Amino acid sequence: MKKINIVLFGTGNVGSKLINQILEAREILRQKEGLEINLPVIANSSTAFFQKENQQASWEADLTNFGFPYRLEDILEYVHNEGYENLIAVDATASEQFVDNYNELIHAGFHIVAANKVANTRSSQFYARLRETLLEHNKYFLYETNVGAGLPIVETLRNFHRTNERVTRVRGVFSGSLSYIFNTYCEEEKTFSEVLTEAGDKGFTEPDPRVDLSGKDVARKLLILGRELGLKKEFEEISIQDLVPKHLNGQSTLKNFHRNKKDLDPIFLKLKKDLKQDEVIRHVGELDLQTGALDVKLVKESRTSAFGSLQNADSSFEIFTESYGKQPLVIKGAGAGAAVTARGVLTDLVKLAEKLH
Ligand SMILES: NC(=O)c1ccc[n+]([C@@H]2O[C@H](COP(=O)([O-])OP(=O)(O)OC[C@H]3O[C@@H](n4cnc5c(N)ncnc54)[C@H](OP(=O)(O)O)[C@@H]3O)[C@@H](O)[C@H]2O)c1
Ligand SMILES: N[C@@H](CCO)C(=O)O
Repeated sequence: MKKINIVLFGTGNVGSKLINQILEAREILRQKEGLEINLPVIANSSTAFFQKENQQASWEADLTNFGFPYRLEDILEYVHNEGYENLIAVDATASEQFVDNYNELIHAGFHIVAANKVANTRSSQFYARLRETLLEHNKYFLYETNVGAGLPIVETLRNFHRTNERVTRVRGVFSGSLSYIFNTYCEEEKTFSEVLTEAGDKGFTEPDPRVDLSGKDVARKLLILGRELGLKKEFEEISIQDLVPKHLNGQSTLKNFHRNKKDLDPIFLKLKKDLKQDEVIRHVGELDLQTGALDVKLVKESRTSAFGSLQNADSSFEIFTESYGKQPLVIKGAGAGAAVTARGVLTDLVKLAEKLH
């Protein structure tokens, strides 16, 4: 039986679903894949819980009652002393800083699976250096959920690139959060701030919803796909329509944003009132591989168009390539949500395990 040992960083929406999916799938994975998934350490930003004999259904209470403040070194020392092999660090945080630990984790023998998009959207220099370090240490880095949550977008584009299929353009509703927000706002008689709160409660938005509204999350996804296709671009080169008014932006606290998010209501009400009867608002990203332009913006779409008819938190990606010609390959489905994202992370874990001895 092959065994992988996972240290999970982040026990929020995605991380907690992942733990439960691993516990539920454990027996099936043993029987069908000959794979034993061990999860000896789970950690949030302040607390870690070590469980030599695997996590139990009571993991949440265990983390609260028996977890303790930790430093990364404590975890590295523990897994080293226990002699765990096939170590995988899962980054289910949204942290800008946590990514600084990747280097140390790789040196300590970890492969990495990330839902967090930050590592792939820092400078080109960081991006290249991370890949060099992985190569030097013979370690893998999987991040399918960086784009489209559980949808197979990254792998599809990587396969095109590897096989010399020329991708000319990718256009889509990249954000599951903003899809839910605009699909709901255009259909229902609710204020924009009410819909935004609802999206957060359902686990669709980023922990700080301004990361979605500012266009940053979609811009990150465009950059990740562009780089996957060999495009040399920096985040600062992306053209982004920012939907957050200046007084509520990242310079002020998240608390201040939530306290004043009603200020968004008149802005979006005007946009809604300006629509023709058959129109809806959609948030789209576009990556033009011929010009190298990356663009994030709001558009008006006819209700019956491919993007206009999207529902819930669905994303839709149109991938134009040489062989597909004028009819793009379309990948569509839930683009956000803890369950689909955690399943995508679990899929990355199983794929990574296949590569290990
Ligand atoms: N939700 C989705 O639909 C979706 C889809 C695709 C990708 N993602 C990505 O998945 C990631 C997690 O999203 P989420 O919705 O699960 O966020 P979340 O509910 O806010 O959970 C984030 C978790 O990360 C922990 N954390 C923060 N900084 C940390 C650090 N330095 N070290 C260890 N743990 C840390 C937090 O701990 P505290 O509670 O102690 O702060 C919390 O447990 C994000 O990067 C997001 O972009 C999400
Ligand atoms: N905020 C993200 C969640 C998935 O990364 C989205 O809207 O797609």
